[in-house]
Amino acid sequence: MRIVQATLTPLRLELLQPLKTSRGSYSTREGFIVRLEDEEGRVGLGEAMPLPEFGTESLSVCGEVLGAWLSSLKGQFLGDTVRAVEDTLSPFPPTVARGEGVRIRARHPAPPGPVPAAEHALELALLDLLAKRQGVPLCWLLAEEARPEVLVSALLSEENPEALAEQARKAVAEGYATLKLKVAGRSLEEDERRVKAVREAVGPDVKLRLDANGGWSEPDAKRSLDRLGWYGLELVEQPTPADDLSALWRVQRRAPCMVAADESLGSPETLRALLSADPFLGGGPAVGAVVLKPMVLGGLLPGLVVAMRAARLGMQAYVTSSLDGVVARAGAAHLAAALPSGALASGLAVGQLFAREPPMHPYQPVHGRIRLPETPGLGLDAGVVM
Ligand SMILES: O=C(O)CCC(=O)c1ccccc1C(=O)O
Ligand SMILES: [Mg+2]
Repeated sequence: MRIVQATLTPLRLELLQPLKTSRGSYSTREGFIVRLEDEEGRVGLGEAMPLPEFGTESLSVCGEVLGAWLSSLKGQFLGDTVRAVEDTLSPFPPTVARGEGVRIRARHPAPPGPVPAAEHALELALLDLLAKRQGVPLCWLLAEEARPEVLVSALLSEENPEALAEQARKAVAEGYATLKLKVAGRSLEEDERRVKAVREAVGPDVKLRLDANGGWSEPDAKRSLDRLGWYGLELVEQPTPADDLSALWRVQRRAPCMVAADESLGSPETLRALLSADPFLGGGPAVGAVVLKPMVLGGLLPGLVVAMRAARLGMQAYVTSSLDGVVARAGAAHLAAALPSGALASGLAVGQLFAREPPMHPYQPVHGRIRLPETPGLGLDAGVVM
């Protein structure tokens, strides 16, 4: 394919109300849409929505790097293969001349640190374009046996127990079978009232997952999970701080539910340790599951690699957005469809948190699921998302 146009457009998403986590709250998200056009007028879309708290680059570094990459991509040819997409993003110098990718990174000075959001945006735009050229949904490039639809969890964003219970009832009425709520950053008594209100509102059959965003100390996590486990939990995301895998391992050993590592995947060192069956962690997997945020991991292909390696160690994996726009959530849904297992719901129902979510798009969950469009690529129209 030949890239005849490559443009970068700023994207700013306002939340209807701030989403509170134990590590601060989000009220706006800022990033970029990447738009690539080939010689036949086909368009590929990608999105960067940096999340520096999870180890991505800042918005300004992301914009500079993408601007430089896109200007050197313009006018270039690359092969019509996933390999060519990987080659184009490879940070390694082209020691073996394969001639498939463009190796844009080799043409620029290395950025000051990891730039996963920029990688994500360019990879997604190239994969979207490649899938369109091949006339297949994007997930088919990731896995031949990709599933046609993915389960999605609802994110309960309210603070007080009554409002949370109401939000939970509504989500279940809409068809969600998995609910997620943020905990920690407040007293255990308050969190217990919140969790109890949700469980009493929805009954015993709905799956309830918690997300502490690393906000508990190890003793806090043990005390909190002993208490909150009483209400029946599917899993808890990142109970303890990201960089202490041995604490996470100990918490998992005695927790009443599965522990999922999330922020721990944000640093290359911790991610490597998590995926290396470290004898320090007793040889076995540190936790039951890993959370795949494509924006943090640098794209869908790295996300798939992490999922495969996790599966080999006995860890499950599920995908969540990082409060991204429609384009990145669409890519995340395609990754979810290609994972080894689709048992754990993906955290992709965040559209209703935004003030100006496009009213109609195929990635709006229906009855707690996203059915992937059968149209080529992501199946998104640039006019709808910008
Ligand atoms: O899982 C979801 O439904 C939404 C994703 C989410 O909670 C999130 C959004 C932005 C930043 C961090 C997180 C997180 O999972 O910790
Ligand atoms: Mg999380």
